[in-house]
Amino acid sequence: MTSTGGPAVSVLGGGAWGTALANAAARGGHRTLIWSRDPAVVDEINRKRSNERHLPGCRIQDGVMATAALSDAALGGIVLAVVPAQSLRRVAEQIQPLIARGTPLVVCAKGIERGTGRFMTEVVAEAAPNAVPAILSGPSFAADVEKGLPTAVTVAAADEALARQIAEKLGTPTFRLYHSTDMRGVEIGGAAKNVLAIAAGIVAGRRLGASASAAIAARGFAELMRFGRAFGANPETLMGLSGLGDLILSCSSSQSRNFALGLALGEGKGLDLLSGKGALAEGALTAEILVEKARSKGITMPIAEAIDAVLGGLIDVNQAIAQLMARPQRAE
Ligand SMILES: NC(=O)C1=CN([C@@H]2O[C@H](COP(=O)(O)OP(=O)(O)OC[C@H]3O[C@@H](n4cnc5c(N)ncnc54)[C@H](O)[C@@H]3O)[C@@H](O)[C@H]2O)C=CC1
Ligand SMILES: O=C(CO)COP(=O)(O)O
Repeated sequence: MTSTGGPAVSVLGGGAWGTALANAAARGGHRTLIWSRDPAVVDEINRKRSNERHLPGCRIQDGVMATAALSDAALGGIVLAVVPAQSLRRVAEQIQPLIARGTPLVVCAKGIERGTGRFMTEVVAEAAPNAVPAILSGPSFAADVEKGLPTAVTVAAADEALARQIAEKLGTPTFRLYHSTDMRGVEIGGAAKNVLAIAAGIVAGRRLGASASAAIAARGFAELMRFGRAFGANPETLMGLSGLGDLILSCSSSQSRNFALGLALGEGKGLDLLSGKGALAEGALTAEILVEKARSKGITMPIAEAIDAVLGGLIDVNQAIAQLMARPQRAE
């Protein structure tokens, strides 16, 4: 409990990642409250101690409760924002009048806001100025973290002491948090890797071979680095967990929803995959704005551009591959 009587940790969003993070926090001994807009999820977590729709098979820890009242979640000592990137502003606006000045609001979503081009911590700064923005990202499938399989991620805040405090609080023996002050680097790593994971999935779905998979990941990483540098990220951050680390994970496993989307496209499935209520593939929502931001800085991102063009229906997968292979020869 905090001095205000609120939970030690609040989680906004009762999806896969929110549920896994809430359970991890509770395993670390913290009373944790999940806020979900879906009353059925709140009820299932509180009564059945499960969240079958979002994280099948998980058992909700004793220290976790759920609520439909955002005002209760706003009392958390640390508040984690675990809704999709495009919903972050709406949720941040909702919590702004309820949250005490200075409360850390740690974004755990991976994306860039469409329309505005804002990075995740910029959205928080604009929409919830009472809160102190922070960002958590790195290689971490919700199902793995939930099973207690070990991984490491990075949490960044402008104030190093705060980043360290959050890392200490959320860390467990199987969920290791590094801390950083490079918010921009951490949020770019998470957003860009999702787009590149779609490309890696296409390569796998088209059965282009292991060599092509390695080449697309390496050239994708070069694009991520170029973009990050241009937007003020520290290259060392991008070579860490929330850049290279997450790219390796998401470009190599069909457990990644972004990779799985690419896989399906590579196997010849149509773009109607993108309509309807399928699994959340953040990269499909980030590709266009990522490319737009890159162009605004004069950066070329041929793989991300090809994914944007495929998702926009401008070219098909075969044309995208041909275009990438036909690019003028250049120095690495
Ligand atoms: N699932 C995973 O393994 C990981 C996911 N992430 C990131 O976490 C974010 C969330 O992903 P998941 O939890 O997997 O998605 P999910 O689809 O399982 O859950 C999203 C949740 O957000 C809620 N939501 C959506 N819009 C909302 C709104 N306007 N107001 C309130 N609630 C809203 C939904 O009801 C749902 O409960 C994404 O940005 C994703 O990239 C990051 C690391 C791992
Ligand atoms: O971000 C993730 C792992 O670090 C989850 O990846 P997907 O969103 O592609 O499933």
